[in-house]
Amino acid sequence: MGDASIPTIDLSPFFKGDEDGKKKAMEVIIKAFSEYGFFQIVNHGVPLDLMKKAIEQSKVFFNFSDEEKKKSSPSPDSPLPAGYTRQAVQCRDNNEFFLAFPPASNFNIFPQNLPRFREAFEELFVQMSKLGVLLENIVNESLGLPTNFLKEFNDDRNWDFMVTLRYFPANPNDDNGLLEHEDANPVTFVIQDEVGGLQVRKNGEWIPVVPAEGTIVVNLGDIIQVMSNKKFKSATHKVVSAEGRDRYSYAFFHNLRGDRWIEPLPQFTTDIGEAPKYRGFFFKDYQELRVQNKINPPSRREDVIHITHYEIDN
Ligand SMILES: O=C(O)CCC(=O)C(=O)O
Ligand SMILES: [Fe+2]
Repeated sequence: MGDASIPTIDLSPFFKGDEDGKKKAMEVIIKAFSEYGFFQIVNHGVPLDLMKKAIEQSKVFFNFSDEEKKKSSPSPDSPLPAGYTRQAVQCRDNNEFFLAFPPASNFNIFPQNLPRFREAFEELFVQMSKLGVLLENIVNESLGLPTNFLKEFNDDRNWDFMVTLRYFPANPNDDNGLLEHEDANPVTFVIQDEVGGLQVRKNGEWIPVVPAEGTIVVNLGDIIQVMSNKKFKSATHKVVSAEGRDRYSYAFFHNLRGDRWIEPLPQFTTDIGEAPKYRGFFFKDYQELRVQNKINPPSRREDVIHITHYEIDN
């Protein structure tokens, strides 16, 4: 497979304190972060049984009637639509999803009659949240930032959220499950079922992320690309729907408080004599623009807001 696949990283050295193993893993991680922002992890500490149970429960939930699912519709004052959403007709993405913030959040709306779905979702959330802190620390170290710099900058876990999605089968005219995009938040994890369909752009080509039981996909988002002044890349990815089959997945977004000011760090600009490639912005303003993209998709693809909105032409 060589270049036509994304690397799989064994995280066990990070749990065992195996310095030599860590060093080797870091070399692969830094290369992946610098080139396209994507890889898979194994031995990550999230139990396989839990991953399987969460996918099973997601199937149970999405196979409920529309009427039943709509009982978990989001409240209008939720910052992101916590609960069940079917993509708007004008949106080209062929999926439905259920979103929740951390288990204690008042915004969460779980279905009343499905305690096992909630249980699996919340257990997985806790595990993914721990993994988010570990991966952020790995990003911190890979960028050569002072110890705990990102952890202190991003110290509020209440903004993290997780989504479970069902992608409908492709139809004869359209196999788009989720249009190509970059995530805004610092780090994302994806657990996909055996159907596959997730693809990442690497050197201008779409590379399928082949499902392998127990692996978790990791990708970087725009925040890290901006703060590192493009040293690390926000991964461009999409989901292609399968023929004749539904696809189920979970995506966990290790996120950031909305009131954080984002700009290229001095370590990657003034300290090394490089011009900043982005102007600064509040994270919440960028998130709001992205939500508007989803609710009222611009008719022209080029009008969709990406991180390029904040780019400085040097
Ligand atoms: O479902 C997947 O595999 C990916 C989901 C994703 O990229 C997203 O929700 O941002
Ligand atoms: Fe994504």
